Amino acid sequence: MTAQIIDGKAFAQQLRHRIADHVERLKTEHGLTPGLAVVIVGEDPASQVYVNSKSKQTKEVGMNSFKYELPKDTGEAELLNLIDELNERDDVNGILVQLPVPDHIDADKIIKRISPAKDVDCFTPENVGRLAIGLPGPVSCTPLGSLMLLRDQLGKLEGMNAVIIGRSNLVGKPMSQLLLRDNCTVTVAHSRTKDLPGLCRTADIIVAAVGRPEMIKGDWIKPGATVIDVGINRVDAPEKGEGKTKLVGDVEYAEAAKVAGAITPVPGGVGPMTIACLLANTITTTCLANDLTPPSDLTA
Ligand SMILES: Nc1nc(=O)c2c([nH]1)NC[C@@H]1CN(c3ccc(C(=O)N[C@@H](CCC(=O)O)C(=O)O)cc3)C=[N+]21
Repeated sequence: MTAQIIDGKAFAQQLRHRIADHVERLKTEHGLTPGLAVVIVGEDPASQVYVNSKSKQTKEVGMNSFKYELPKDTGEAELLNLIDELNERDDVNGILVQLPVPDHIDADKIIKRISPAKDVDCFTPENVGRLAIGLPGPVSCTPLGSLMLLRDQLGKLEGMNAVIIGRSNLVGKPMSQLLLRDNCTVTVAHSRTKDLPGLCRTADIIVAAVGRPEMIKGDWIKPGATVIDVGINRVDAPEKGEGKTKLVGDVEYAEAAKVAGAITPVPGGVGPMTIACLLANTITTTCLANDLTPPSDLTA
């Protein structure tokens, strides 16, 4: 048996088409053009690549994109002022400050300053709480994208055993909330978990979000299970030539693909969904700010 490969790149493209339709409707029926502001501090090349692709996709779906590239020595107060300004602007419906920020800036303080109504990452305490109790609002992008792929693959998730590996605020915790809401039996594993391989073998759904290259081994996977690999790790690839690198996930892909029912590849799996869901959240916040019901196909 060999696993079905879950094509996150293709799914994300379809999702962006639906988002473009919603943007068009907001424009023609309500005179609204959603706008997303992306702020990056410093010149980390990987961050720049992500931010550029976010801006490009924002424009492609017909939204306004506002990009702020600030020098790495930008002061915390200056960044807070920019956020205040963006919070006030009617043409900005979403604000994303690319993480990580330089060490002299307190990321928690920055996140807290973003208006929850424009917090398209779902990082603010208000929105984390709303997600936990099931109120409408933006939903953490990577977990939302992962959930969409799981529902598309499996239909109803009810009653399934889901093991999430990793308990971060960005992925593991919000993912557990979403899978609980879909009536899975959820276990969140972490670095102190006993017998992780044995626990994984009980899982119908595995979500790997630890940030360690190929840590989850093929023989930890129950035959037929669905595997969502959130990890994006850049590693050396001497087989491609001296000094070359490649991206791998948190799952030992080649071995896992022999036993799993379905698996997301890296790249081309969850990553593209994360960006598409950022755009989905911008539609959601635009609707909520204008007393419109957010489209049900763009949220959890
Ligand atoms: N405020 C904030 N929100 C974020 O959502 C956020 C952030 N900061 N900081 C950095 C991380 C990382 N992240 C990724 C999104 C898409 C891909 C993605 O599309 N990856 C491609 C591969 C891209 C490549 O080749 O490098 C893929 O998996 O196919 C990767 C990583 C969002 N992040």
